[in-house]
Amino acid sequence: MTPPLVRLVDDDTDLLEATTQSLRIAGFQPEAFSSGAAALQGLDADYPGVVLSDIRMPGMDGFEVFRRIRSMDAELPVILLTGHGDVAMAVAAIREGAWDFLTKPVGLDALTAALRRAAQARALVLENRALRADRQVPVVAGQLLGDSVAMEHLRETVARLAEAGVDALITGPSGAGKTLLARAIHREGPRHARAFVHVACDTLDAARFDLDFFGAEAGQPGAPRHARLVGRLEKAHRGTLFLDRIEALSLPQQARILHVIEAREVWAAGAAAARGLDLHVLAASQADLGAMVAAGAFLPDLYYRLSGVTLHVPSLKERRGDIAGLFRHFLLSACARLNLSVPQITPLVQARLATHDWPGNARELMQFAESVALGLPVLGEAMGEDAPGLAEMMARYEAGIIQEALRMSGGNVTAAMARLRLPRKTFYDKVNRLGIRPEAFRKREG
Ligand SMILES: Nc1ncnc2c1ncn2[C@@H]1O[C@H](COP(=O)(O)OP(=O)(O)OP(=O)(O)O)[C@@H](O)[C@H]1O
Repeated sequence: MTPPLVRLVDDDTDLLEATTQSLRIAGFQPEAFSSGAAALQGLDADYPGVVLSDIRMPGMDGFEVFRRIRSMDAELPVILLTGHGDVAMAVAAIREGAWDFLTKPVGLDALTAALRRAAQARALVLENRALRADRQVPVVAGQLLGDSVAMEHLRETVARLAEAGVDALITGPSGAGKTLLARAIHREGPRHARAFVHVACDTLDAARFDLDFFGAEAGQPGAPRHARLVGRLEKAHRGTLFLDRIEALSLPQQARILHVIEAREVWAAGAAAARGLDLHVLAASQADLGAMVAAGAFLPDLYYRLSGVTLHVPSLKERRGDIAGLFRHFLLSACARLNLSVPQITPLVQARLATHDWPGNARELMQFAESVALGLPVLGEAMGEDAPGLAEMMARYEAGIIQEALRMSGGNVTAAMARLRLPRKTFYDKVNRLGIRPEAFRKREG
């Protein structure tokens, strides 16, 4: 990915130089300007970056820089740097639409975190505009999106696991992204050019299990008369075998699979010699396999063989912070695929996003995004049978908005209060009542 552009504006040239260097090291492309007028030159509504400006400067101050940028492109993020005396001015700027403000001296972690969030938002705005202008722009496919701590951790693990080629078990509820995770592990590892064989264990035909997995020589029962029937294991040779919904295998089937995994050898039915198999085995389960082992429904040896490395994909309800971003991604993908222009997000859609628990997880969210793309009515959905009462809906909606503000400000309470235009006491009353912990939004930097 190209490093995000940051236009830096500060009349203190020493500070400007120091910040430029630090940002370059932190993976940004800084462009330094010692005055507002100079920074505005060449800046247009297509600028693929963000602006970081000091407030107090001779001539044009940061506030004015922000205003001029806003009149050119209200969606270009401007972050203001303030001294202690200028906080009131910065708060006023946020009310007028500035992206964020940071009080000097700013730690590098806080600065890069704020810039990264703003750059991501900017990229999304430009992607969205490009989609509207030219519906052919491809939307990133197959990527594990979401900036919750859980997703960040999973992305890091994918890279390590892909490299190591260790077998793993992926757990999590339906539609949470287990298959996507397995594909990502395959794609990022050395086997990416080989097959990824997806076996939906809940749809296997018990009677044809052996043929299906182990294949058959020509002329044998079940095999075509003149050709060998290639089993799935052989197809997965040197690639990845993904056993999806492994909890659906019967005990005898589990025993067969265990044997293959342990021996990494396959016996084509009737073949004289065993052939060595090179397989990376990944399995996914919605059920608690440990509990199934305890109940005698799952072979302990297979469980221990697979669960040495276990990755858990939490439900969307447990990572609500991912909902808005995933929804935007699904909406853009649906619009590109269906050749539709991107619709405005109505308050009703926002209410649904903020209040629904998404038991079908990412899959359900994707279907919802598709209906929004198609302009289907949302009201029925928002008021569906599972909808809570009005008071609860309002509380969840309120919580969703406060959480979004905290997420945008990286847990900076003052900035979140300014964005929401709430006095401190009201903000804290609400946060306490709704059980929100602002510190949970202060992300670790990596
Ligand atoms: N983090 C994510 N980023 C982008 N797309 C996602 C993400 N998580 C899930 N999806 C998409 O949501 C859909 C459902 O995900 P997936 O099929 O991986 O779920 P699953 O956990 O394997 O479900 P099941 O257990 O029902 O098979 C897929 O189209 C997938 O691409």
